[in-house]
Amino acid sequence: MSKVQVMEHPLIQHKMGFIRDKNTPTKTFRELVDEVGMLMAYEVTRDLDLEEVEVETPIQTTTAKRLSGKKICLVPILRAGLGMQESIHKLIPSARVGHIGLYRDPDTLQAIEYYAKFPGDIEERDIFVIDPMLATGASAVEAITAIKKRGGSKIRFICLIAAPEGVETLQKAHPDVDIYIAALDDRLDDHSYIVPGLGDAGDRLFGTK
Ligand SMILES: O=P(O)(O)OC[C@H]1O[C@H](OP(=O)(O)OP(=O)(O)O)[C@H](O)[C@@H]1O
Ligand SMILES: O=c1cc[nH]c(=O)[nH]1
Ligand SMILES: [Mg+2]
Repeated sequence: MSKVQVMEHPLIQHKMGFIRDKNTPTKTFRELVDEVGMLMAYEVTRDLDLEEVEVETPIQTTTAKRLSGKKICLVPILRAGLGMQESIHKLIPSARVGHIGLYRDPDTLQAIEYYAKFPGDIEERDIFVIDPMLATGASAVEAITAIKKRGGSKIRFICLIAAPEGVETLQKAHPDVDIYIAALDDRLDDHSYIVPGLGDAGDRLFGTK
């Protein structure tokens, strides 16, 4: 069964309070989601391999460490995943980026795919799937299934807020995918929104609604 890691770091938890607040304006919401994305990336990449390299400082030659050429692919789930992707990409600038567009049908709650584009060598890469919300889990399951169909296999899922129902569904469908979250919430409401949650992440990021 996959690992579920809730990030308890005080900076993340502090920012999550403002992200949840319905009075936080769109600009600030976007900045905070971006910042938490970066803080989460720090933790998600903790186990990346390093190799030793020789470096000449202005004083003498020394041994330093460098990421050992690990190939990474970020896959934000459109739209809301874009809100966390940029800051993670800043930390890992050599990563390639795939995109999958999904929307949740409000009646059936099924995830409907409307776009997909991945790097050709996705099967060689460590893949970070990014979406702020894991509610029923349908979107995450669909996105990861689409990636696996193209040969992707080493996959992690990063989100801000998860409902227990979504975690269970994702773990059942993809037991090999570790899940990193900033907060595990209580439940889903009658419309399958996360409670207490933050509302609709896409609408709050992009000022739609
Ligand atoms: O776990 P689920 O029940 O599938 O719900 C989660 C999905 O819902 C939201 O996307 P939405 O459909 O609102 O699309 P958007 O990002 O374009 O707003 C969110 O960003 C997830 O992708
Ligand atoms: O609470 C939720 C559930 C799905 N999508 C969102 O943006 N928020
Ligand atoms: Mg939305």
